[in-house]
Amino acid sequence: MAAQKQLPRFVEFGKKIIGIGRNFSEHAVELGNAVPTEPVVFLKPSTAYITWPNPIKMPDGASEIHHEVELGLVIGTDGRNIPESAALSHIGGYVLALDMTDRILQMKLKSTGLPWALAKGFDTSCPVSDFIVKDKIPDPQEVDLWLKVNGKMRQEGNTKNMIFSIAFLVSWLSRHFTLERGDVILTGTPSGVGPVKVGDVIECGLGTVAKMSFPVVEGN
Ligand SMILES: O=C(O)/C=C/C(=O)CC(=O)C(=O)O
Ligand SMILES: [Mg+2]
Repeated sequence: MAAQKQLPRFVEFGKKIIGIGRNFSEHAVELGNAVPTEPVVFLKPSTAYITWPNPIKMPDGASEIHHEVELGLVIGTDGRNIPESAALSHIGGYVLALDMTDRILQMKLKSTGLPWALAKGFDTSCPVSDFIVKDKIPDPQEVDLWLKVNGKMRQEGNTKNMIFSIAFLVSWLSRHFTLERGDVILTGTPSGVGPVKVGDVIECGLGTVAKMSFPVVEGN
């Protein structure tokens, strides 16, 4: 466990933020997409990270940003071509994460077949909790996800309903690029995503293991 305990400052040396999209079928369908047969992958820059008490800043010109609550995997040990059987041993711990998304911009980009980077990567688009040691989540495939806006429940799901399992995702991603200690993999959001506006407060959690809260403010 000593190696995992060196990770709490991973945000400062965090490397890639790897997003998995459409990993819950009800969410894929709510946005009018087919259920994927292979993982859908995007990257966010590390400048997207924020931690409490910093606010989520509405990007300039954005008309609709959406909340997406997700389980984040923190890679503890570098790996390339990781077999599925060894995948969980490369996870050093977890974070509760928000994959904030400029949905209107994403829809525009999608309609012309362009990548989602600008819609997913704005500053403050990846609020994360404190690092969660691995022991606190004995089965990452059995974790409740929930999210409220201004006290009203918007998203409720469980990681058991993922289309692609966590072990599969770590293994599959590592066949495409090296996973490095400090990388965070956002594993996808359950249904119920929706817009937030300036003045709203987002509260979310991983069952009772982790909870966080972020206000939404004007950008700059
Ligand atoms: O395909 C879309 O319209 C949108 C997909 C996402 O934003 C995917 C995710 O980030 C997710 O499922 O968590
Ligand atoms: Mg997402």
